[in-house]
Amino acid sequence: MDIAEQLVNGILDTLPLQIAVIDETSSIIYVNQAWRAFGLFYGLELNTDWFGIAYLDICRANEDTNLPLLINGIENVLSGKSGHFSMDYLCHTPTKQPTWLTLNLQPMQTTLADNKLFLLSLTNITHHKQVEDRISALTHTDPLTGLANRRRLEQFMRDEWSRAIRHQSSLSVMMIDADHFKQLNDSMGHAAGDECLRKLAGILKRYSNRPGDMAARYGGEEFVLILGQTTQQEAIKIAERIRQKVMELDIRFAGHRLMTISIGIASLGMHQSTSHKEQHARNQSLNFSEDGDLLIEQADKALYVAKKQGRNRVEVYDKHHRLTVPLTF
Ligand SMILES: Nc1nc2c(ncn2[C@@H]2O[C@H](COP(=O)(O)OP(=O)(O)OP(=O)(O)O)[C@@H](O)[C@H]2O)c(=O)[nH]1
Repeated sequence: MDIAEQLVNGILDTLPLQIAVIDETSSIIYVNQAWRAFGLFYGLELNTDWFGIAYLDICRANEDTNLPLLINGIENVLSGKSGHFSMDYLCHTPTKQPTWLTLNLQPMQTTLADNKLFLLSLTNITHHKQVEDRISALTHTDPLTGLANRRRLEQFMRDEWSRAIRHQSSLSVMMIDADHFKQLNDSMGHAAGDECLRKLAGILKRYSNRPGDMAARYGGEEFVLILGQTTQQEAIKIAERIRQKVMELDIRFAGHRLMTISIGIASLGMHQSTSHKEQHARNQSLNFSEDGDLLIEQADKALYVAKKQGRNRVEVYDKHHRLTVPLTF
């Protein structure tokens, strides 16, 4: 080995990047030290003979990499259909925390062999993904209460709405607003007001545990609870329990007034007289479209009614309210 060769080998083995060179049949003809080291996590020896092993076979044998997108991407580069392939994927080694890798594959500029050669590299991007996840969590979380913020809620609502339509399942939305909160702030101070909002959020969190549920801060002292696969009747029971729990906090302000909440409910598939299927057919024919915001608007109207009718109560959006209460927005 001459000095230049030793130097190149030294560089390749020092790089933290996992590097392999493969031919047109995906057979491995070279791996660097980082590649060998990663093999350790799969129980492979450092001196495993990688030469001649087909990389595509490795990919197909592992459920993390047996992905049509990844396999096709590699095949397209090897067959010359595309000049480059790159993809991020999550890798679960048996002994290590889940690791995010970026796979890069491209033809090499070399005259070393008769065969075409390809440079394959795997870069560990777990740290970047974790930072991305943290940023994403921050942009979707209300800092005061830790609940989802309005942006996250709207996204979730659209998903749950279309899921409910697709599966013909029920879906309920609650709009929750603290009563006389201005007065509470004025008498207890803004910091104490914040603490009350956190306590209220804590209660809402306890009632939104299932995957189709979400508690969110809609703004100010207003919260929304989305309850997947929950009928109007079930939602009313839950709302009543939440209302009771808030009273049990026994937060008093302005001398004697108990902190309470008002709740408006709107549900998809709300009429008991018709079958589930009929309800959904009607919901769709009413041109509710894909817009789950409608349910939030209806819950808000029901909340308005609850406020009008004296607060500390649960009201449901239905025809009755539309007929009897003049709503002005
Ligand atoms: N402490 C605190 N107060 C807030 C926050 N966001 C909004 N508020 C207060 O909540 C109060 C809401 O007042 P209003 O909209 O008049 O409603 P209300 O006094 O609760 O009256 P009703 O809803 O009709 O029962 C305002 O005084 C806001 O300043 C917050 O993050 N922290």
